[in-house]
Amino acid sequence: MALASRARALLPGARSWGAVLARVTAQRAMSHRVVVETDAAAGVAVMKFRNPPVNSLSLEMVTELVINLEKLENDKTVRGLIFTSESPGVFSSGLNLLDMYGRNPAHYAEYWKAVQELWLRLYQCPMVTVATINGACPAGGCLISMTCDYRVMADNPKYTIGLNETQLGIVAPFWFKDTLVNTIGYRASEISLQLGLLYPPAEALRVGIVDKVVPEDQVHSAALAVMAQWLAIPDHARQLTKAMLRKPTVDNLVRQRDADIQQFVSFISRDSIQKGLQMYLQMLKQKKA
Ligand SMILES: CCCCC/C=C\CCCC/C=C/C(=O)SCCNC(=O)CCNC(=O)[C@H](O)C(C)(C)COP(=O)(O)OP(=O)(O)OC[C@H]1O[C@@H](n2cnc3c(N)ncnc32)[C@H](O)[C@@H]1OP(=O)(O)O
Repeated sequence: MALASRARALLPGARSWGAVLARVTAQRAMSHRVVVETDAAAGVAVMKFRNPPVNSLSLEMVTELVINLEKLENDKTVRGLIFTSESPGVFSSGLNLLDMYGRNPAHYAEYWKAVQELWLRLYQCPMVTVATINGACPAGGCLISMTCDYRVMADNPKYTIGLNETQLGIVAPFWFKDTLVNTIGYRASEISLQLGLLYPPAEALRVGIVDKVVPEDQVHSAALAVMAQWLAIPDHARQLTKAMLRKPTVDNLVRQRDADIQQFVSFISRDSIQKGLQMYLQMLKQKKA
C-alpha cells in the first residue's frame, strides 16, 4: 500500500488527502520520535527510538514507526533493520498508557488500529530484523522486540524484558500471546504471561525471550555481527521461509481485526480497568518521587 494510503488508513479522522498529508507532515515537523540511519553499502538501517522520557509507543510514535518501515521496505538497497533506543536505559516502556487512559472510544479504536498495523508490518517484515535491547523492555516494548528475527540484550541486571500486562490488571491480547508462544513455547508462556514476568538478562536468555546477552558496550557490535550472519542467506529463500513460518499467526489477527479493535475498546473503557490504569500511573509517579 502506498505511503499516503497507509497514512489515511492510520489516520481515519482525516477527510481528504490534503488533510492526511498535512497531519503527517505536521507530526513530522513537530518532532522525530524515530531516527533512521542507513548504511547503504552494508544494506543495513538502524531505527532508533527517540520518544523521551521512556520511548512509550504513543499514537504518534507508532504512526512514525509504520511510515518509516514502509519507506525502508520500499528501499531495495536496505536488507536488514536494527531497532534500538537512542538513549540506553529504556528500550521502550511499551504502549503509551496515556493513549489508553482517560480518552474516548474513538481514540482507543484509532490507537489500537495503529498498534495492530505496526505489529502486522513488523511481523511480516521482509528485511532481517534485529532488536538491540539496550534498556528496559516491558509489554509493548517486548512485543516489538519479539517481532524481530533476533534479539540481543545488554547484560545489565537493571534491564528487564517480558509481557507484564497482568501486573497492570490488563490482559495481553491473543496476538501478543501468540507472538510469545512462538518465541518461548507454550508452557513457558503459560507461566510468563499469567504472572506478568519481567526477566533480567540471564533469565531472559534461559527462557529464550532473547537470543544473546552481551556486555552493554558490545551490544551494537554484537547486533551487527548477527545481522551479517543473517544477510549471508539469500533474501528470497529467507523471506519465503519467514513468511511461511509466520503466516498462520498473522492470518489469525487479519481474520478478526475489527472484532479485536471492538474488544480492546470495550475492555479498556471499563471503569475497573481505567481505575487500575490510574493507580498504575500514580504508582509510577510515586516511585519516581
Ligand atoms: C480480554 C480481552 C483483552 C483485549 C485487549 C485489551 C487490553 C489491553 C491490552 C493492552 C496491552 C498493553 C501493553 C502495554 O505495553 S501497557 C504498558 C506497560 N508498560 C509498563 O508497565 C512500563 C511502565 N514503566 C516503567 O516500568 C518505567 O517507566 C520504566 C520503563 C522501567 C522506566 O523507568 P524510569 O526510567 O525510572 O522512568 P519513570 O518510571 O520515572 O517514568 C518516567 C515518566 O514516564 C511515564 N511512563 C512510564 N511508562 C509509561 C508508559 N508505558 N506510557 C506512558 N507513560 C509512561 C511515567 O509515568 C513517568 O511520567 P511522569 O514524568 O509524568 O511522572
